[in-house]
Amino acid sequence: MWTKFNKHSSFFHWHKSLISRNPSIQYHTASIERTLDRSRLLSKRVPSNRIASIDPSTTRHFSTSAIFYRAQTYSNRESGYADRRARNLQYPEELSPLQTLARLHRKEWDDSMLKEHLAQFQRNGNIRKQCGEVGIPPSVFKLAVQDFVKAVENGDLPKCGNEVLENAYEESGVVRVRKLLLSSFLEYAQLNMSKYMSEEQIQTFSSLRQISDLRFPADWYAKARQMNRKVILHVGPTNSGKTYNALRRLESAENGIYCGPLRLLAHEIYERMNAKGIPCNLVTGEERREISGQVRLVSSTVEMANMKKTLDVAVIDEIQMIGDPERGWAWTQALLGLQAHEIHLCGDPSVIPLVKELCENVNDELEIKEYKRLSPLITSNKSLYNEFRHIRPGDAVVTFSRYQIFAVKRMIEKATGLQCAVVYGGLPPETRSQQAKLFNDPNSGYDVIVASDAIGMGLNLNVKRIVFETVKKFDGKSHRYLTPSQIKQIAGRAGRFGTAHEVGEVTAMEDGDLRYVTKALNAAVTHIDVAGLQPNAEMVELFAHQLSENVSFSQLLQKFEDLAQVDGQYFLCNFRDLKIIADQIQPVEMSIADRYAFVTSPVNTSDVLVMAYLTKFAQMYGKKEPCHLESLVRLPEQAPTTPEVLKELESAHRVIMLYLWLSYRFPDVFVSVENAIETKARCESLIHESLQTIQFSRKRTKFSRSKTRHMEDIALQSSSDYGNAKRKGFNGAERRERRRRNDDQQLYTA
Ligand SMILES: Nc1ncnc2c1ncn2[C@@H]1O[C@H](COP(=O)(O)OP(=O)(O)OP(=O)(O)O)[C@@H](O)[C@H]1O
Repeated sequence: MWTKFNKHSSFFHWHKSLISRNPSIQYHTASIERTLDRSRLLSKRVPSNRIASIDPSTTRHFSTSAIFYRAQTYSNRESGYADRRARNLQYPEELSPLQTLARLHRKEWDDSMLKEHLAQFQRNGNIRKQCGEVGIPPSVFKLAVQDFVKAVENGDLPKCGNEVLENAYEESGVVRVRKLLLSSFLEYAQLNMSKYMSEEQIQTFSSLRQISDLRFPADWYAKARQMNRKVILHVGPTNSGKTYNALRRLESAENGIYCGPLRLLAHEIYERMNAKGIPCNLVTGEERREISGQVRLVSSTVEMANMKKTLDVAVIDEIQMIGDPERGWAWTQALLGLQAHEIHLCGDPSVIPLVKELCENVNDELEIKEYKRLSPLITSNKSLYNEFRHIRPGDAVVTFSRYQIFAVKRMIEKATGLQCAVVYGGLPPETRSQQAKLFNDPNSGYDVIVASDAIGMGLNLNVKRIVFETVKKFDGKSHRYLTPSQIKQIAGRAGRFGTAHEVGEVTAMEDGDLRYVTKALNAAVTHIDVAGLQPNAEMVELFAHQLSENVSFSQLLQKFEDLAQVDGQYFLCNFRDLKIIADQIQPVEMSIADRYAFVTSPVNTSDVLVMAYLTKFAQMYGKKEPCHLESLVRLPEQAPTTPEVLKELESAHRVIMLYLWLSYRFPDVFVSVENAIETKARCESLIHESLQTIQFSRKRTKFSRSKTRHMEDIALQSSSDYGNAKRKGFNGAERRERRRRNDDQQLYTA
């Protein structure tokens, strides 16, 4: 239905006709609710005097059009007309639009309403999910809800009889009715469980519930619980010296670990420590470097943190990522599980309440150290009036999507004659670091950097001024404004303490964007109140053994997700990518533990080439055939000259990284590590070279096309599941959404 809502179709007329056909109030309200939600309108209000002054016969049209224009304003700011109309439709404080609508449209309760509510309840995916969360699996839900509906209709359940529901509706509307139905249904299902399940099934169900019980993650780390740990939380804005102080403590420790969010950061700390004469090893998912002799420290990516060793000091960087929907579990694991006497957490103040709670729960002593920015950050009162000629040396221009980055680079170079380095999530971390070095070096000839939000983390840049070319980022569905915390993180990169530019400046290309940036920088902190969790391999294995049904691995993960119980401070991390990979490699025979290792491999599921190679690698693993990278990946002889071809080389780099990641888990199959390391270095050098010479053109060259086809062919043709992969993974909206996540995910790939 919502596909109709695009700029080519008239949402207003569509909605108007919908109303004129007199649809149900619930349906209408739910539609409006979704419109409101989509457009972040819930905080807007309709003036009561306006409502009062409107002829009741037109109120529906008024409300709908009000919402339409608001929705249009948000989804299409370019539309001045919509903007003007929207400005005239202000909402009062006392009544939310939904309440207003509900009251305006409230219909008399009758039997047809009861039927409609029950039918909606039965179909509602959220209700099914909520029931799954409290232990009623979807198969049982389906049966139980049918009986429940009959029982309500027959008046067998006095707690939610027609009269009770009518009263609830009169008092508080649809939401209250839904709540009442849900609580009655839960009670009904609990009491009648034996009707839908055999004794044995109930037994299995209970043990599945037990295995997927993630309510007490602190208990998973018994040794850490026996220690008297002290947690020191360093919080402050970017460039305030949090990490500097935590690392000073690590340097003086007898032994310790640094856990960072990116390979890039783990490398930086590894190099910094060794340069200072403090022996330090490196452990990331794809690489191990061991220093000979007595080694005191380890620098690692957070997922790879060693939970088994007793340590003096641990530093966990960017602790606010504990709330990351995909990777949050790794920070939770490190915080709860590290056996360190002293744990230093560095991050922004949004985590203070959550860390306090978590430490209280496990009886860890907590000290909070708050920091202030070391150098001033000034927000300019003038934009660049949309003219690239105002860009000057030391600027970092922030924009999103590779296409836009290269377009902006070209325009700046044309308008100013300055050369631009580029940084975006899709580039290998090593290349990002090289580009940063070029920009930092005053003699390199690269005076400006054009970057995505990938500059927000892990790079030391001598930026004088951050220029937002846009403050919106495509999230797969629409262009959404960056959150205040994203703006703060990016803007904070200007004026790094101890560099040539000690006073940072922030501006935007356009006035409107600059206003938004200014507001975002002054916005209050939004707290992160939940920490991510992910089951470990043993839990998944146990779960699989307990599950008598023959289900695919993605279905198994889905069941785990449905049944898992988490406590209020936690959430279960997203299984979405895990399920995509699981479907992709389902035909390959392997143990549950190995399969889980494959599905948790750090791949970007939106990258077609990487996914195809992952399938190929899984097949070779299934056959226990040695897998030689050199026979699968061939790089071009020359550096690509267009962004499109460069992108393919970036994918090739990700394939090599995946190979290396697998080589540490399955060394008997993924044997050509040396070759992979050498190919990786060559790939990086080609990418680097390509960035110096790249031409902005949308056409692909014949040569590179054939090279890429060669790589794709090897991986894809041999994959019997390719058709399936295409259907499941790389079509339409799904594909677009994954592409959207490309940049972000690369930023976080450890
Ligand atoms: N006391 C200090 N003496 C010398 N240099 C310092 C001091 N404190 C911080 N710095 C330097 O200032 C810069 C910013 O510090 P740091 O990276 O610790 O900040 P941060 O708050 O962790 O910021 P971010 O979140 O951006 O990493 C670094 O280059 C660091 O070396």
